[in-house]
Amino acid sequence: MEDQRSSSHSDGSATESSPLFGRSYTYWSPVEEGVTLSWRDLSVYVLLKQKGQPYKRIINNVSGAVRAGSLVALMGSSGAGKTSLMTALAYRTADHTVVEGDVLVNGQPMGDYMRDISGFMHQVDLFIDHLTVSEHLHIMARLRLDRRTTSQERKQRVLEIMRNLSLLKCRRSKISTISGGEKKRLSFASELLTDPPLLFCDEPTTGLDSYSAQKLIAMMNLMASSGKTIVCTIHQPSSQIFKMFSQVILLASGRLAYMGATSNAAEFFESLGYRIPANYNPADFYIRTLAVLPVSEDSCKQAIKTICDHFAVSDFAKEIDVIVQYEFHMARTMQIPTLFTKSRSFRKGPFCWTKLTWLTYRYLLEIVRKPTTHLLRILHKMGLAVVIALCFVGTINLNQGGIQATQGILFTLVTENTFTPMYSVLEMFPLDRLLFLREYKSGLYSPWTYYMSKLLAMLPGLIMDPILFVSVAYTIAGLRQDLHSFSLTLLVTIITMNVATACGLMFSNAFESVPSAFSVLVPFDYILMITSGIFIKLSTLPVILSWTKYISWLMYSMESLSIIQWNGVHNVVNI
Ligand SMILES: Nc1ncnc2c1ncn2[C@@H]1O[C@H](COP(=O)(O)OP(=O)(O)OP(=O)(O)O)[C@@H](O)[C@H]1O
Repeated sequence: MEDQRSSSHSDGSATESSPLFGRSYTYWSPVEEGVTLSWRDLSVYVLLKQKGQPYKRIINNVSGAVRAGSLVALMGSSGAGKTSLMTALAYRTADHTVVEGDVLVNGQPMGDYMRDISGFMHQVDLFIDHLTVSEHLHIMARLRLDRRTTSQERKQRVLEIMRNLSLLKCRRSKISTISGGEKKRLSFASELLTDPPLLFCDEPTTGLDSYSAQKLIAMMNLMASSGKTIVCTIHQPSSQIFKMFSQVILLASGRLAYMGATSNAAEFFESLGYRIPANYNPADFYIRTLAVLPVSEDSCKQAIKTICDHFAVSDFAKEIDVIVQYEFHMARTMQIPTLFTKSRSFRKGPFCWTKLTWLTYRYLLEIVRKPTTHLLRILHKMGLAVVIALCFVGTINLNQGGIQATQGILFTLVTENTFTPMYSVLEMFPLDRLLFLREYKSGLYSPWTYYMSKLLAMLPGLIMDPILFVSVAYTIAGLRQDLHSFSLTLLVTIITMNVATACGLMFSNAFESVPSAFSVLVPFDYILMITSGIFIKLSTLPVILSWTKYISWLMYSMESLSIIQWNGVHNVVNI
């Protein structure tokens, strides 16, 4: 008979498998063998900027384990610490949060590799609404899947996921038009693209009707039965949904009130005198029992303490403790460095230029899909150019008045291609911020790739806009009518607009909100205006401020445009 404790791998190395899980401990392979997550003495603190209380503990010394193939409900009343525990287990802790304690993935200390082997479905769905369901998934597949995946495999994977999650019928619909349930499934689908063995879902049923919620959890149940480990925080599941979870973790005030098989929870609570009334939803009962009611805060806290203390010494806790002890024991005795080296090689992310291309495509689609905005902007631009230029008709002459008029229209060409684009991109990053941070933290792309793709997607507009404005204003106002001067003027204004937009993006990135960006940008604009050369002779600037002209592109642009218009002119009539 074959020895259950040993097997051999394709590389010929002998492996030792766990008597508890039948899993290898010398070859770390969560993708092939599923994930057992174990944690010991885990505490989560949030850093507070308060004197006397620099931090607050929100998860209090919790230990536990979740086996491969489990669908786990993480429950508790609001503020119990569900999200904090789940993000800590998922290696996606929020800013200003510190995690203390150990978390193991199949006996391996948790690390950056978690991004490769796990998916995280957020409670709030964030998408680029102008994309269709199919476009979103195809782009996500390009950004997420292994670079060795062939185009055929990628298409097949997207199709299969859309079919499994019933998204085929809305695949050509824009995300802005699909239902809440479809959005949830789309969010889930995005996480499933890489087929991760470990999934975290933060309140996946929130906002869904009972039928859609049941359908989604049933789908998760099916996936868990095929070996995935799925952990969900969940609020008020119906009895039918609750039954589908194989395991439940009940949290109260950051402590463990129960952890174990869903079917055994009633027995534990009954042993403490909390019997579920007939026809009562067990999930509601547990959450109610563990809630701190404002009318009886002290007695609720005392009851919660009693439940948590009893659980800590219960047989249910010991059952979990055996798994935790075993995992940590194996982690200590196995050759971690070898395991770690092997774990590194299982995924190769897309090349950065692939990401740049597909992100640029995504933002281009977003820009192109706003046709009214574009049409309105073009009409506005042309209208403005006509009105401004009409003011200068007949004034561009070789006399003193003509000098003033020429410099005036040049200043208009430069400022219109500076301030409008600079302010119009100011809210771009604050609007994109949440989606960017989420995708960046999940390792989808770097800030550099994001910034470059945004710029590249905006580039056609950044060229077309000045061409439209300058062509109309230049011609009507009657500036130098030769192709060479006209082309050079176009070139200078295109460069001006690109520099101004890049500067606006810099301010947009540097500040969290538009008002705070404004507070710095407005004084900066005055420096730009003063150093344009139209209000003051630049050589007369005080020494302490004379350097400012060198950071002012208005100065460079005005100088260039003036040279283009005045080059070769030696005399003007003094009238
Ligand atoms: N950045 C923070 N600063 C201060 N307190 C925080 C911070 N983040 C979380 N908390 C507190 O920690 C506790 C646990 O928060 P957490 O979001 O994990 O709870 P939850 O069980 O997921 O709640 P809910 O079900 O309402 O989403 C709450 O009391 C919350 O107010």
